[in-house]
Amino acid sequence: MLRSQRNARRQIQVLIGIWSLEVNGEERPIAVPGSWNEQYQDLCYEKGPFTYKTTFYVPEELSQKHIRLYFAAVNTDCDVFLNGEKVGENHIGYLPFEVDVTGKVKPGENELRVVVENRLKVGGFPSKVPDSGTHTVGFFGSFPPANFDFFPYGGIIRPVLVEFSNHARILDIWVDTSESEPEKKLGKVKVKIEVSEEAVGQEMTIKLGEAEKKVRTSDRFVEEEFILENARFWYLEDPYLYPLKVELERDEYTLDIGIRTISWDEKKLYLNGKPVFLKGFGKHEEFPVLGQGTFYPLMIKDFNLLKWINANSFRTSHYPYSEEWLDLADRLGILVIDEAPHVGITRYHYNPETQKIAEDNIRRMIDRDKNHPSVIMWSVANEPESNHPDAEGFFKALYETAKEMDRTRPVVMVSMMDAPDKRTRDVALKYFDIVCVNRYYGWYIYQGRIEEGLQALEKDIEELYARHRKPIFVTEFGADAIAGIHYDPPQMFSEEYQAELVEKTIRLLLKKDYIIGTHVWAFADFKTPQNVRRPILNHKGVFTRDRQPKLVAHVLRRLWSDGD
Ligand SMILES: O=C(O)[C@H]1O[C@@H](Oc2ccc([N+](=O)[O-])cc2)[C@H](O)[C@@H](O)[C@@H]1O
Repeated sequence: MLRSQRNARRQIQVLIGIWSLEVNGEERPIAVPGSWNEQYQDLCYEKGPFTYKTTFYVPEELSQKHIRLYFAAVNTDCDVFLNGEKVGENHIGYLPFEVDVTGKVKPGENELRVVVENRLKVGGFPSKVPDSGTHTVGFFGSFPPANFDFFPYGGIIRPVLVEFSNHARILDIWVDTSESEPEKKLGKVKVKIEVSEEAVGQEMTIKLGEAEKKVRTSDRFVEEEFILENARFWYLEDPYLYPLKVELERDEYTLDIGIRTISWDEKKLYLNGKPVFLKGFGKHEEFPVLGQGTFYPLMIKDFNLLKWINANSFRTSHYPYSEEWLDLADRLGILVIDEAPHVGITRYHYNPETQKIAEDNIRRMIDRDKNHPSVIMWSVANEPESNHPDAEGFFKALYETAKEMDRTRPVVMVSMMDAPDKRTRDVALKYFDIVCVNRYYGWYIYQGRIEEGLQALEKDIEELYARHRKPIFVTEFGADAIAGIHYDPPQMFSEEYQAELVEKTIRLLLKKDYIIGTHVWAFADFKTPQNVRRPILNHKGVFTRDRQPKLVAHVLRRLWSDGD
């Protein structure tokens, strides 16, 4: 599926603004995109179902077009009604879905209603803490009982679009540059295009930069390859994008693509054949009042801060972010580890039905993000209960699902397991291309003892490498610091403690030649469910929730300025 695009052949209406929300039979205004939890205090902990309502207007000449509704994301379960008729439903947050409403849209006024429910589910998504507890002990007893460490926001969190195109149209585009040869500046760009039945037999033009190919479609798929001598590759220092434009007789679609290769061996990750070390963060897409609503100024600010601090990457923990994050990463030269909305997976997920849902989520994430040069890795889950015997088959299947979709990028699972204590032995990590682990030495264990924590970390990491013989990516480590709290000698929760722990951990890990990256948890403070560990926010941010630097931000900026 291609996302809706405004161009010379396609029109879109963007249904953002003030909708109405029906709560217990009463209507109130509600902003879309956004989460209801922060717009109304009395809805902070409500799960719905609530009915969102808006109207849109369609001129006569557009009403006969191919028309689809594109929901960039709704959290979480929803039913979609157009003029009173149910036209679609969706059951996972953070991923787009389309509803084909061709022939169902009236000239003039149309009413769109979306019934949204955001219920935590044991063994489902979003994951609820099981009554018997969970592998992530920290979440037991939290309110709301989310089996993860961020606030479970509900609502239409991303834009809703109505797209009008011709019936003979482009349905999907796949771009593969993995066989390019960067050292020879030889770009090999394979392009596969899917068109609708109505477009079969039409002439198609494919333009890549200055190059152009004309073909006649003989079935629904077209495959072509562009060979570019002296190609300008997509590098972090020069994230060059080529416009790829596909034209049919009465449809067109443009993608900005980057020519680059990703590879890996036993010790390193390579971008265009050169080793790359990942410096950056796990983060969240959330903000005061907005909840998890798409908010463009925040994206610009965050990219500006990533550049300021000399980071080169981030992980979309713990769900795919709004698509514009990836557009910006492509354009600005920031690498992205794209994570499925699979956080808080427990033994209650390990059954065929849930596995099928998870596989589908992974397919949908890869389908959405496959053409972004910035995306260099797929993460199938964060901190699942992967020391449980049933995790093995479940995650092996998720790995294979991702690989069937995309052989060009490494596929990983982020584990909190496989530490020296045998009870944490991970049964699934062995299937993945790169060993990704979250480690909190000097925080949850060895509290207040940075040096002892570092020794334990070193032993842990050496054992991990000896067992797996694969590159290791430390995807999380860090400490809470409440902005403005200072203490000498450094105490937990002071800015000094966070700065010292983060700096010493990075310096230690830099000495191991099989470590491919260190991502600090987290980019900025963020809101969590209520529990004794969290004074309203998780305070592990390097920046405050409103994006001001803590002491550690200045330390990282210097540490990361060496260009490696
Ligand atoms: O805790 C954190 O700050 C972060 O760490 C990770 O979750 C943990 C929770 C509890 C424990 N523990 O009790 O040992 C270890 C890890 C998560 O990936 C992340 O979402 C969370 O915000």
